[in-house]
Amino acid sequence: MVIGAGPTGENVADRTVAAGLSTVIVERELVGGTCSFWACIPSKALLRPNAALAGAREVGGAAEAVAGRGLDAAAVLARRNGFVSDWQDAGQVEWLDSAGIDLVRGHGRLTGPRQVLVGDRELTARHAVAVCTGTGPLLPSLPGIEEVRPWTNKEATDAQRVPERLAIVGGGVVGTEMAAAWGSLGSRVTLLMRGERPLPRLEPFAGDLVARALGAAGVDVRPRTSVAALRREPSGAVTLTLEGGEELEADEVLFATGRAPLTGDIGLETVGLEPGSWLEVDDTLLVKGVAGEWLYCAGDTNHRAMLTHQGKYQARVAGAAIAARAKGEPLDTRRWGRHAATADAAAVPQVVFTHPEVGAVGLTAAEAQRSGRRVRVVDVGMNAVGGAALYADGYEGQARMVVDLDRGTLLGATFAGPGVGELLHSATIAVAGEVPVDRLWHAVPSFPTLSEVWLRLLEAYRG
Ligand SMILES: Cc1cc2nc3c(=O)[nH]c(=O)nc-3n(C[C@H](O)[C@H](O)[C@H](O)COP(=O)(O)OP(=O)(O)OC[C@H]3O[C@@H](n4cnc5c(N)ncnc54)[C@H](O)[C@@H]3O)c2cc1C
Ligand SMILES: NC(=O)c1ccc[n+]([C@@H]2O[C@H](COP(=O)([O-])OP(=O)(O)OC[C@H]3O[C@@H](n4cnc5c(N)ncnc54)[C@H](O)[C@@H]3O)[C@@H](O)[C@H]2O)c1
Repeated sequence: MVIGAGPTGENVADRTVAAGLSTVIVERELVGGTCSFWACIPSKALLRPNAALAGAREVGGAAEAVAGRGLDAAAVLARRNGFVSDWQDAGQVEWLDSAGIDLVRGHGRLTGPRQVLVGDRELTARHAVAVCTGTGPLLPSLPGIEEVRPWTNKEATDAQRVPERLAIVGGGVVGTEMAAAWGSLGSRVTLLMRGERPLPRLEPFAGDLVARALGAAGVDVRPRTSVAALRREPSGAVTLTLEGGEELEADEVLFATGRAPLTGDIGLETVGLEPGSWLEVDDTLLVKGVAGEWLYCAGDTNHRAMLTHQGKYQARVAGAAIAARAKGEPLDTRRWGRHAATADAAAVPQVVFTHPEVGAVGLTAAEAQRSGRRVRVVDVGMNAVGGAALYADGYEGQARMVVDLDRGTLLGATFAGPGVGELLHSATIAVAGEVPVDRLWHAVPSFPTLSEVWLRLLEAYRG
């Protein structure tokens, strides 16, 4: 039994059904989850048109053809509406049917071991329950925040109108991507962040490059800025009082200040767990502290790596583990084994879909150094790559690899620049495959692609 039909829950169900177990999925809102309707898909649909247009502006010949033209905001919003099927989940329900997964609509709540209550239906799982309930927005407790009814990821991805002025609080991935998206659609965006730069979890050069590009595109990027209070004016505008006293007026304010697990009302107390907590799991995705090997948690709710592809990876591992335990088969829980989500700790990839993009996998230089390993950090400018000049006039970007000197393998890599998102998987393979740097020399990138940045990195490493 799976609670929550986001991408993670859908994939747990898909794997257990494929293994021959009967599976029920419980969903209280839309099948497809936050990702499909109020996160990844609509946000990427809002961002892609700008990347396409900005890409054309950077190539002589194409630039002249689009000179002086901006995006057609109404068309972008309409295309976004199409990607979310106007917030209808019939297509996803059809997929559940075709896969042989039973759907129960409603709010699922544990009532004891293997017991889930949905409305007045008490369901009993034969083998396992997987909690895949995802997260909701985490808002700071600031004076006036409720009264202003701020945008969260929901409004930032489903709004049908472009606000004239949009203030965004939080310089993480949501805040940064939404600044790029709504700025490109015509909002005057102010991006407020407490730290030095956006994207603080990534390599500093990535956040700096994106901040410069946002600034050049007209976004007012304000580092080291915190909000102290908010109020909604009779005119409908929102006034933000910043720490230090300055006031900032906007038509809407988006809080992109992180996520909280949706575990407050799922009956965790009935199985000895703390309501509202992130669920700690082992590498087979079994929840720690619950006896009997029946409660699993995959996706955002276990806080291992809050990304759709990583939730789906965990789902594949959890589904295989559930099926193996149900059949009494042995599990392969060794590092990189079939029943161990090893990549969660070693090789989590992420693409930030701003223009320029950022692609990162594994450890940053700072994280690797903090881990106590002997590492070498290698940096090259993307402009050292012939293909970059062909890709965009005046191409700006940077790449970094972090090498484990004792093992001779990569711990992490980061690329920042237009079009680098599709380059990331090569690095993910190198990190997850623990490919020796000496062997990477024999993985020859095609000329003249952006991937030739690998050659420049390896040359810089060998000297
Ligand atoms: C604006 C934004 C953009 C993002 N962009 C990307 C991106 O480009 N790439 C990426 O990899 N990640 C992205 N993410 C992160 C991504 O959305 C999450 O990692 C992903 O949604 C997690 O999937 P999930 O299945 O664990 O949870 P969710 O997608 O949140 O799904 C959980 C489901 O459980 C349901 N549910 C909750 N409680 C119950 C209950 N008690 N009973 C029944 N059903 C319940 C919910 O209604 C929901 O449908 C983005 C996040 C945001 C906010
Ligand atoms: N392209 C992608 O892969 C993508 C896109 C969007 C979101 N996501 C994922 O979704 C998750 C949520 O993203 P997010 O950006 O909401 O969370 P986040 O935790 O990445 O960023 C939140 C930011 O808000 C800041 N913050 C917190 N409280 C604040 C306050 N009171 N005032 C000002 N700043 C404050 C934090 O310091 C942090 O930098 C992340 O795990 C992210 O990786 C992924």
